[in-house]
Amino acid sequence: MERAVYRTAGGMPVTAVTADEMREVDRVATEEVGLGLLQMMENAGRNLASAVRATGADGAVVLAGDGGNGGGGLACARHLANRDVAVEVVLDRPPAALDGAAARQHRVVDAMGVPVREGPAGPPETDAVVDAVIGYGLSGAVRGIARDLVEACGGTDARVVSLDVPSGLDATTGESTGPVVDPAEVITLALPKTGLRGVDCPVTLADIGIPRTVYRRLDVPYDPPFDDAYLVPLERTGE
Ligand SMILES: NC(=O)C1=CN([C@@H]2O[C@H](COP(=O)(O)OP(=O)(O)OC[C@H]3O[C@@H](n4cnc5c(N)ncnc54)[C@H](O)[C@@H]3O)[C@@H](O)[C@H]2O)[C@@H](O)CC1
Ligand SMILES: [K+]
Repeated sequence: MERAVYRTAGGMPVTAVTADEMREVDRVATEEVGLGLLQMMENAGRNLASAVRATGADGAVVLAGDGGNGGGGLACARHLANRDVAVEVVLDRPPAALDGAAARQHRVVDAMGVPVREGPAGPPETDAVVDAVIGYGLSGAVRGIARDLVEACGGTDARVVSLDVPSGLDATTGESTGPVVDPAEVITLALPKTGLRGVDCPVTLADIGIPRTVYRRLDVPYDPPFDDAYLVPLERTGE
């Protein structure tokens, strides 16, 4: 199977992976190689914040869920606030209901005084919206307050930047059975997801520090595409 559907500006092919393959990459990285989830999430949040700042935004609203995607969004909120971007976080649940890494990230932004509230939100009035509601962990049509957050992205004039995949999009198939975010840019982590194939906006690859041995162990073709950068724009190859 010809797997690469992307290449870098320098012409290097970049393999696209399904949600299950990316889950395996995460599992091997953490369980076999010893990379911490919070380490990867820190890189995700930092690089996402860097992409948001590159748009010149003075203000940002981060829409976040409770999984790894939301945790990356909350880490991004911290990096933005550290650089005096006016940040607000809107969650798909009460802050006290967050769990795991997302709860850990929330504790820090809360201590910093970053405003955090539960949605639903109207269309955010700000410069940039970070869509970190759901990533490759989507199951079925987006429900509940997460659905309100996804729909709010459709009514805003702000530049919407999605983390990993647009929330509501199946990361493997690119299909959606409910509302889906239509972003201005996707910052996808480690490798592009096969479901991004039909997404009609620029896709940028962010380095989260996964070493080559992880891909080798899984037989995923991989040449490190980052060189001196942590964010690399991808071009579609047209298969
Ligand atoms: N190594 C990596 O690849 C890393 C991945 N990270 C991020 O973590 C994501 C994967 O994390 P998870 O596996 O926790 O999954 P996600 O964060 O993608 O999704 C899980 C969350 O979505 C909610 N959800 C799922 N389907 C829903 C629906 N239909 N309606 C409403 N809510 C729904 C779940 O309740 C849960 O809160 C990736 O997409 C990526 O963005 C980062 O945290 C950094 C590390
Ligand atoms: K997302």
